[in-house]
Amino acid sequence: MLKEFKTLLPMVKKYRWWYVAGLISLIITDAGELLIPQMIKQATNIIASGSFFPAAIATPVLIMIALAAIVALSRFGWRFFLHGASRRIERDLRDKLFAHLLTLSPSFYGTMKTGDIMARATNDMRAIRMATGMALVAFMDGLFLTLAILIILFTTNPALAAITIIPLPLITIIILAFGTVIGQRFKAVQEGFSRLSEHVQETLSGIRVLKSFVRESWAQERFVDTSDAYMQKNMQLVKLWGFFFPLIVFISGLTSLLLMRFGGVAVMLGSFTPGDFVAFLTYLSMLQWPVIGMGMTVNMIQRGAASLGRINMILNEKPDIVSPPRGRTNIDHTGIEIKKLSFSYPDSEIKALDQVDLMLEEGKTLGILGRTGSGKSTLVRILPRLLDPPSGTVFLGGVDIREYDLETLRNAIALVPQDTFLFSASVRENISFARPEADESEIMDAARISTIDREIEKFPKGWETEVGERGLSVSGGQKQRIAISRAILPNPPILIFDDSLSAVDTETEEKILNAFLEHRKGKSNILVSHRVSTLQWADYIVVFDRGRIIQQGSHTQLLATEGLYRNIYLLQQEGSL
Ligand SMILES: Nc1ncnc2c1ncn2[C@@H]1O[C@H](COP(=O)(O)OP(=O)(O)OP(=O)(O)O)[C@@H](O)[C@H]1O
Repeated sequence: MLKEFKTLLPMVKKYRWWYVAGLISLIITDAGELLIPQMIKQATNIIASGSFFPAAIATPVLIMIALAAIVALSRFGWRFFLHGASRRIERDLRDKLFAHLLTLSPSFYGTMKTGDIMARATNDMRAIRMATGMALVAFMDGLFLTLAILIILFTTNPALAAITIIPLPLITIIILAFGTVIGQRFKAVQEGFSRLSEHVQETLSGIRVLKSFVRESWAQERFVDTSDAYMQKNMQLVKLWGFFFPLIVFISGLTSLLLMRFGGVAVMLGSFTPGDFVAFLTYLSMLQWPVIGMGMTVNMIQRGAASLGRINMILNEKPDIVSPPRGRTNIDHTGIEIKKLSFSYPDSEIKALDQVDLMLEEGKTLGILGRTGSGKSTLVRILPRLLDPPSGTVFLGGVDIREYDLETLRNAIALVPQDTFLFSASVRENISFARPEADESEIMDAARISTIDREIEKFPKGWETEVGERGLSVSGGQKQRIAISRAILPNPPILIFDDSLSAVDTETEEKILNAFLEHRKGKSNILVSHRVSTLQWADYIVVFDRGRIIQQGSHTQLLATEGLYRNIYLLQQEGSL
């Protein structure tokens, strides 16, 4: 369990002085609290002596007030420093997690749900904060106060101390027995919360589909089930903790009972002063908190370990696509060559690509046509290594793409994916995303090429209009054209459109492609499409079927040959009549 905390060691080290200051303040608080019963003892003895007058107890009372003031100050101190340290550790861990998430390959996001990641980044972080802050307070309090009180009790009256603390070992046994189960139940609670987050995230992402199929009641039922399961898991924890906590209070209360019986007799016999009795009772009741605190420490450490385990699972995840050590940072030319490339997705027996051979000379435009599921997207995702090809199959500038520094490779290849995504930012920021330093005219040019400039000017706040999740709902075609502008702006050596004009009418498509190819003169492009109208502009076209290239040639050559390209062309011609 404790090995999970290894992740936090560097952070704890970083904030060690916060901990030192916090622990010193905590010890001052505890010491002040320990002295107060001594003053109560003096006051009680004065009162019990029978010669009571207010001035006689002025000294212990004034000292008590001073001690209370010191305790209040030092209590502020430990709260400030220890909570400060745990909040900082939480922030650092969250930053580390986020930075790590950015390094992970797309395949990781294919297996782990966004809602689950969100839950780990928020809810689990809270449990870790408790383990690095309050747990330490409870533990130190427990250790210091218990030891100090035991020493005071034994020096005051060893026999009575030995009798009254009899129930305490029982508490240790209970804490140890419950600790692990609490950890397990807490892990189940956190997992339940992950399910809940996944559910909300997925429902909100698919809200339009849900509404169009009028399936709100289905979503609600599923949510109620998940929410109920989460509540049940919480209740299992509540029941256990609810039983554990009062049991400890009850057992530690037995110490006072034993004092009443044996201490009471000692007072009657005169071997124990009333002041000693009251102080003893106060110390015994003070002992309750550290003992409970120890129990809480176990609980918080168990919860923290369970949550850290869930965070460590992500932190231990290695990106499966990484830059080679000392990867090449210069690309001699941007010709692409693919040799006998076969590719299957993990856990899939289907060959998404099967023995593909292909050439794209620098400065040319390649068109790719194929039925759905024929491997087009797989091929274009392989080029910037969003998927990893086997070595010796894909070359850029005569060098295996796996030998390039990943940043160099990805800077050279811009991909406009099928499912376009806009960030919650202004249109201007979205377009200049890859080159935030781009000037006004470059942004305008990029938007003009994809024919979106005039439409942007008509948006409520023009170029400053916010789009993306929280912003203006733009049409599918507008979204695609903003995404195209974003890829055009840095003018990379190779630009790939993966069916990026599918939501645009053929007339607009023609305008965009004319301006685009004019702008891209001397650079390489790949146009993936289901539409022959898009591909006719390419210098060379390949036709995919079930992962293989079944036809290739220029638009005119392919039209003159019997085959899929011509068939699709004829069908699309008919469709447009
Ligand atoms: N992440 C994935 N995991 C497993 N199999 C996948 C994954 N993505 C695609 N495939 C499979 O790989 C094959 C090729 O898919 P790909 O997306 O490359 O086709 P495509 O030609 O781009 O299709 P479309 O025109 O519909 O976009 C298909 O059989 C598909 O089911």
